[in-house]
Amino acid sequence: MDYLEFKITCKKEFSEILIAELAEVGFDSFLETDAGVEAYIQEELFDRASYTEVIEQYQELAEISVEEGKMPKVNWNEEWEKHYDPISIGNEVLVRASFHPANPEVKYDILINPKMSFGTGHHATTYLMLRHQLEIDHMGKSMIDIGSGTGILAIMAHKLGAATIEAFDIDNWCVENGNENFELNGMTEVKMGHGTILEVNPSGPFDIVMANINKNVLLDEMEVYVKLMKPEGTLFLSGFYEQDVPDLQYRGESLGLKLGHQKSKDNWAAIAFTRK
Ligand SMILES: C[S@@+](CC[C@H](N)C(=O)[O-])C[C@H]1O[C@@H](n2cnc3c(N)ncnc32)[C@H](O)[C@@H]1O
Repeated sequence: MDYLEFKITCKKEFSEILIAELAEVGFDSFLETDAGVEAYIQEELFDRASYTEVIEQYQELAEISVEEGKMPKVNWNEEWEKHYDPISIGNEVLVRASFHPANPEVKYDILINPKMSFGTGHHATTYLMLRHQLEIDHMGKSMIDIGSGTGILAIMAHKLGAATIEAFDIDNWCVENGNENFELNGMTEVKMGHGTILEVNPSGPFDIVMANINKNVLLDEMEVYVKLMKPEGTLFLSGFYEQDVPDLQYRGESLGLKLGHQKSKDNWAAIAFTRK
């Protein structure tokens, strides 16, 4: 699968919003750089009209300039050694690549070799979902990670003692990378699936349902997620801004859910739902 690469130079404060807008039009991998954002999209998913609409909307305000290219064959480890620092979540979690040294003091050591996949803990939404996970009991529970990216949330569930874990993503790169990351973290019994929730058709029900995708996909698919929740289960959602929480809350309530704990970082939100 070939990827197109867009090296976007912009004012620093616009990086996050451009990532969110480009994710809505099919871009699936991003690297925040000192100059702005590097954004990647599968060649066959690229729609120039919707991409141009996003760029034009922010061009003047964000002082955008773009250098387009095709994804060269790169050594991802080398790339990530340049750009990817380990991330700590409190004193408990360290998310690192295998080329970073381990810290024996840390309770949960998560190994992620991210390649092209989203989910290293650097993005606020991943960070917030991990924070939610640290606050709930996973021991012996069942968990599903919808739109797994690197597989980081499924790996966190495994480290926290979840007994059964399902994970899947629509992107082949993520599936390949997620399975590598599962092996790195000793999760040999879990294989990442490929497709949307309707294609994968997980059987469930699950104690913990997690989806960090984007507002539109979540609104479309939430009804299916709710069917996968055990009566006492919890649904965690992220991939949207704080100002979008009321829309998700409204949809959740129409499906018999009540909004629970909410976390925010850099204007992004991650929310928890239980049944009313
Ligand atoms: C924001 S990333 C989250 C990755 C990871 N779960 C995390 O928390 O860091 C969203 C992921 O969802 C995948 N995705 C997008 N739409 C999807 C859909 N309808 N079903 C499943 N996965 C989807 C993307 O390929 C991407 O890997």
